[in-house]
Amino acid sequence: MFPRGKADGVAPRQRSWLRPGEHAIVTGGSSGIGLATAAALADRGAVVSLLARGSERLESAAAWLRRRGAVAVHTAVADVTDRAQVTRAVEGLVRAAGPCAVLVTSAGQSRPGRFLGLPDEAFTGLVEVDYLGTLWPIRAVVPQMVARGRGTVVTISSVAGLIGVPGYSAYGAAKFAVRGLSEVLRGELAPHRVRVACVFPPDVDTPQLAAERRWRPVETDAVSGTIAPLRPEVVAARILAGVDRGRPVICVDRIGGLLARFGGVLAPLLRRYVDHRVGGALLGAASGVRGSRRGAGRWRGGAGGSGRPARSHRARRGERGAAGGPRRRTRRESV
Ligand SMILES: NC(=O)C1=CN([C@@H]2O[C@H](COP(=O)(O)OP(=O)(O)OC[C@H]3O[C@@H](n4cnc5c(N)ncnc54)[C@H](OP(=O)(O)O)[C@@H]3O)[C@@H](O)[C@H]2O)C=CC1
Ligand SMILES: CCCCCCCCCCCCCCCC(=O)[C@@H](N)CO
Repeated sequence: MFPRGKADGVAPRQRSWLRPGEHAIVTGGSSGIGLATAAALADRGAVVSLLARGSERLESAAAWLRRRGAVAVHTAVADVTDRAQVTRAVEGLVRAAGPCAVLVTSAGQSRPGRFLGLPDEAFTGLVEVDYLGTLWPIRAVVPQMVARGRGTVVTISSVAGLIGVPGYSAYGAAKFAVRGLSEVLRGELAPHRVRVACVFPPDVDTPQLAAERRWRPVETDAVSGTIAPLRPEVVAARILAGVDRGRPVICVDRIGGLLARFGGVLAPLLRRYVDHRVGGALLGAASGVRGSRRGAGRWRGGAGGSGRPARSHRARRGERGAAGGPRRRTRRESV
């Protein structure tokens, strides 16, 4: 999708996107991937600004960065869903620390759940925080970046923004939007020498991951459980390495890399994989309660152990929509 090489729109390899003393703003910088990325930027001599809602977490994050040797750390309290607040906060940070050379938009939230179990507010809320909460900070810094002919914007999508992961209808759609915005902006801003990169992490061991566990349906775990959660420091190091290489798409693990490059071609295979994992998970959950053997035949398919139900079974499942396993689960929905 984004082949390497200059001719394909990948910027030349360079480290100079961040010079010591330059100003990097990190939304969601008080925790998780944002804080780890702020630390990595500070290690390279950047003046870092953290932006988030909670002032206490912001201050303790800033204190931690200072203790580990950051040259200068600024903080701003703002809700990224509020355009006016974000603009004011960014203006204040720029007055204090200079023009923004690097923006990392890591503020975000997730709310997994089955589509029918999710409240409407999950959909509107995640578009606000994950999509608009990415857009507003970008809108606040890009005019100055374009005017200066210099700047780097790093957005955080997710592997759930590359492929449809069951359980992430609200979250995944917002993360797909982040990816779409990033791809359009890359092309538009490249002539102004403003670089845009979008990051696609799998599960990362952060407070957000811990918080979403209580909502995650079994089938989401079954699909994403393939990949062990990464540490935020690892993600941060790979983000910087990706920007060093001028990558517009930054994957932090092998599977993400595979999906970003060949997701389109692999789509039929992926759907089979997803159906297999979802089927297995729902069956597991059902047999735990009912010990259903009939279900086993239906979801596991016939001989061959391909994990794919035989054609007649698939046809029957198709007829009945998401019947069988899924329907039996409704009363025990976790959302
Ligand atoms: N952890 C994971 O498994 C993965 C995470 N991601 C994405 O990475 C990004 C960072 O996630 P992660 O580090 O795990 O999350 P954390 O929960 O660790 O940190 C989230 C940060 O965002 C801030 N934040 C949340 N809502 C708002 C808001 N409305 N306005 C301003 N700041 C806000 C939080 O501070 P406060 O609450 O005080 O505002 C906090 O600083 C998110 O976009 C997430 O979707 C992508 C793939 C995997
Ligand atoms: C042939 C190739 C095999 C394909 C395997 C597919 C594996 C898909 C993994 C999906 C992981 C989704 C993680 C979302 C993380 C996230 O954003 C949330 N944790 C945020 O809180």
